[in-house]
Amino acid sequence: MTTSAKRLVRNHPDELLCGLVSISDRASSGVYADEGIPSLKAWLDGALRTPVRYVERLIADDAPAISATLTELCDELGCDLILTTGGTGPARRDVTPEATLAVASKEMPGFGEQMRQISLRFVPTAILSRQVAVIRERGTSAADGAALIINLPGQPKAIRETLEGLREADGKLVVPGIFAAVPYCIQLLEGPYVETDETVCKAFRPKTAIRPAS
Ligand SMILES: Nc1ncnc2c1ncn2[C@@H]1O[C@H](COP(=O)(O)OP(=O)(O)OP(=O)(O)O)[C@@H](O)[C@H]1O
Ligand SMILES: Nc1nc2c(c(=O)[nH]1)N[C@H]1C(S)=C(S)[C@@H](COP(=O)(O)O)O[C@H]1N2
Repeated sequence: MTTSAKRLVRNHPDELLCGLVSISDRASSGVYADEGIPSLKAWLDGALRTPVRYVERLIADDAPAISATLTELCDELGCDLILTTGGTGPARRDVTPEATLAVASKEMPGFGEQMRQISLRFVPTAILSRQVAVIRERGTSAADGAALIINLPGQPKAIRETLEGLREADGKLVVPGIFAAVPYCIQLLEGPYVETDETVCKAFRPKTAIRPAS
């Protein structure tokens, strides 16, 4: 596979290259200000203890544009993780899951299942979110790398809810958020070693996969 001229080069071996894609007809056309990308960044900045670089895209609910954006962020820029927000519901214009599956090498159904479990504790309409997660391989060999792509719902507050999970008033975690599984998934894809602030989100790894502190 030939490397794209746009390919990002890590400033540090542990730097996470993270695509953030807000999918909203109204935010992308200026009817309201986009809150999707600021919410994603605010949560990730508070949760990550290892370096991260963001690439941001604000686009309309248009399936070819969504697939093209995901392909660009994965194949051309080399993102390890791509989070989308919006367009997962049942409305006619909601096509994010279809556009994500169209670029998938492998489906990761556990993320969508867990997000709906979490979100049902917040809103009964969580059942209406068709969010999916997939892995997209950049090429045919492991050295080409891969991206984990996860759809989140469009409500800005749903971003923290699904990534972090549900807590009791005293802060005790009742339902773990999906981000707990993201660092190990990226590690299995031979991406960077991502570490989190355990008070925000404890990343789960089997003992054998934990890197000794240097
Ligand atoms: N990017 C965004 N910025 C701010 N608020 C948003 C954004 N996306 C969604 N919302 C809010 O969450 C609600 C549900 O999100 P959903 O993705 O279903 O949007 P929608 O109703 O299809 O409209 P649109 O795609 O034009 O944002 C929206 O009606 C809006 O109030
Ligand atoms: N955590 C959480 N999940 C949620 C919601 C929410 O407010 N919080 N809204 C639900 C609603 S009302 C819809 S229609 C679906 C799809 O939303 P989307 O089209 O904005 O992606 O997500 C659902 N999931």
